[in-house]
Amino acid sequence: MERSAEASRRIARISSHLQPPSSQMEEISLLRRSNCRSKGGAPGFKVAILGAAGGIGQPLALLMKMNPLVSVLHLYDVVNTPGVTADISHMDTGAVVRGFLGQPQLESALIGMDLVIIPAGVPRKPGMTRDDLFNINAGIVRTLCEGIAKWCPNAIVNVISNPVNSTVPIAAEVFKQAGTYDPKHLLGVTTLDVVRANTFVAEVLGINPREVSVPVVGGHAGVTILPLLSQVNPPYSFTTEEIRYLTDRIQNGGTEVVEAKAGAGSATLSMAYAAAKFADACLRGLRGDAGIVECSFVASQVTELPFFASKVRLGRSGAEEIFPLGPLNEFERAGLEKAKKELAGSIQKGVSFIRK
Ligand SMILES: NC(=O)C1=CN([C@@H]2O[C@H](COP(=O)(O)OP(=O)(O)OC[C@H]3O[C@@H](n4cnc5c(N)ncnc54)[C@H](O)[C@@H]3O)[C@@H](O)[C@H]2O)C=CC1
Ligand SMILES: O=C([O-])CC(=O)C(=O)O
Repeated sequence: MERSAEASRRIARISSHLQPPSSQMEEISLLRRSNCRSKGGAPGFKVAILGAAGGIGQPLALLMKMNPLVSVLHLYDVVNTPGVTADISHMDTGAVVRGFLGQPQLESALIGMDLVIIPAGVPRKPGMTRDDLFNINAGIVRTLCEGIAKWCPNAIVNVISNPVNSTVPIAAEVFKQAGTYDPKHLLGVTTLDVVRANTFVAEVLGINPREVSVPVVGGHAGVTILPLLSQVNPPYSFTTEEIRYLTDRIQNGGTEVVEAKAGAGSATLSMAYAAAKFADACLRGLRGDAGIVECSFVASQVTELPFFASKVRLGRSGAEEIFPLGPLNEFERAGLEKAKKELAGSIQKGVSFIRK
């Protein structure tokens, strides 16, 4: 008890930077830092990762520290951020890294952020669906979004925590209640589905995955993950057998990893890669780069559902344009009907969680 109170005081004193291992070290490092000539404040964007000490959070922090568009990187979690922050902060790239531990430091973690990425929450174990995570992760996402609404209401928000099909509607409802909702700022991260689709399609075709782009629409769970193989760029044709194999593998890519990890969690490394890719696209959009298009689960009028993943053009104000689905073949039209049925329930579950 005594020790944890002292630890909290120490963390509070140095909340603007990382936590050294002992109080003596702290004095020395603060003294040394006070002599540093660094002014900080290089041009670039301020990015916070909430859940930064987790399986996704740590490699994502590493990748964001390597991103030249990032000037300040805030790492927030309810455990272990001092160590992760100390570690990442030694990388000789431009971003200044600061760690924040626990709810009392959420405000400092969020103030001034341009982009907030949320991988906080529990992952699946074998035999579970993403929806089985709802009971724990819904509350986590709600609390973090309440903080975003208060302390960085204009930030772009990337939601990774599952079930994405429900956590994005939860975030939207929290922002609506706070009066800060801007649908263009709220993006569910479905990039891993696209990354997997590119990889598996390239494997079947015997080409480099970097040379193919597969749109994946719908949502981020089972049948709601709908790859549009008829719209692969550049165009390729597939046999019926290939289409069935690829659709099944893309829809169950997450489960493939969960089973291979056998109780040790779900995709973390490929997810961090995908999240970093998506965050980079958001930052390039914020910078004003033209023609940035990614798939994302957003508020949408592409179907009759209030949220849907499809191709989105990212710009200075976030998701600036949402593209229609384009022509679908019969197999994809049938898949779309299945996806919409499941998505409707997951969206409603998220909305009801906040409105109840
Ligand atoms: N959107 C997508 O494509 C994917 C989503 N996910 C989801 O991402 C989430 C995280 O996965 P992992 O990193 O593997 O889990 P993990 O358990 O390794 O890490 C989660 C981190 O969240 C932290 N956390 C818990 N409550 C928190 C709170 N209230 N505030 C801040 N941090 C909190 C934990 O302390 C932990 O460090 C899971 O829900 C998982 O299902 C995973 C892979 C792909
Ligand atoms: O499958 C899971 O639970 C994690 C996830 O969302 C994915 O890997 O696509």
